[in-house]
Amino acid sequence: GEAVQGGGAGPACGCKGIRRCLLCQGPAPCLILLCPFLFPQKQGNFTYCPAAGLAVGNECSEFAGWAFPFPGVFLLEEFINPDEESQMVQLMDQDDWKLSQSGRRKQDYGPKVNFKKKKLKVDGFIGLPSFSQEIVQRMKAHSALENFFPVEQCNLDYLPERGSAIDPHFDDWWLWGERLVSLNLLSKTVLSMSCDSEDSLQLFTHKPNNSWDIDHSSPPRLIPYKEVTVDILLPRRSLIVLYGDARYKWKHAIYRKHIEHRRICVTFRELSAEFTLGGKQEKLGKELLEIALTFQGKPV
Ligand SMILES: O=C(O)CCC(=O)C(=O)O
Ligand SMILES: [Fe+2]
Repeated sequence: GEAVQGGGAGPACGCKGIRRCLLCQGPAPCLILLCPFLFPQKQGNFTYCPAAGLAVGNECSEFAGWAFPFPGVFLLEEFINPDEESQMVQLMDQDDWKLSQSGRRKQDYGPKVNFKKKKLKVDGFIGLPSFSQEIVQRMKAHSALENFFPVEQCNLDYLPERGSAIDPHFDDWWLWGERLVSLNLLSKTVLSMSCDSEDSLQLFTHKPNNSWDIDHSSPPRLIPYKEVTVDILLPRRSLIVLYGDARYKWKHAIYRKHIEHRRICVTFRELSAEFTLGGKQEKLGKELLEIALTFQGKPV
């Protein structure tokens, strides 16, 4: 998945460029902790409501009573049980974790990719790990994951002591297809969605005590996209699929403040159209899939 790591400020740190973790940055100056007015932590002002598919204005914010449709998220709670979770984590911990950016560690099962040069290498990749076979099979029972054939698995390990986080970003769309599927293990967290667009977003009023439905009869309110952050609450052992607008229009991030305990995210990615039926690189895509789905893998 990610670009090749290395460098960093010391042996225990995988950061480079502008990325920072608590190891290379040191503790935050008290001023920042004591002065939220001078240094506001970007606070989500909307929360995603899975039942309604809406982003709903937080009660404590100026957007209370307002909502807007937030398509492209599919969330399943208790996708795996506690025994399966501890077994998976135990197996992951038998392999090495590599230091990555922003205080994360990672294990990657997939082709080596240079996203800037749009080049990939198949050698070294021997498949997704065997413990994922059953999980991937289970995904297919849901219509949102029909014909989902993952060709990459990336495990990311977040710890509060390291200040682990991931900055707002889009996942690559040259190699990776529409659906990003992630399992959230060991602790709950928040996936923070933001959008840099200069456009305006239409908010609608909604009636929380009645139904979650938006009320199209009263006039909408327009606000800049840039002022909006949508929090998607991810329970422990839940599975989330990002597609459509949530994949291509909104960036996703995990902020440091939302890592309260050790957390592991397991992301599965499928191939883009270029690497599937009728695409320019269909042959290479087929080769990758055949390797991935042997489920005999070790981290690359
Ligand atoms: O940790 C997460 O939930 C997000 C990970 C992610 O966005 C990525 O690996 O691209
Ligand atoms: Fe991502």
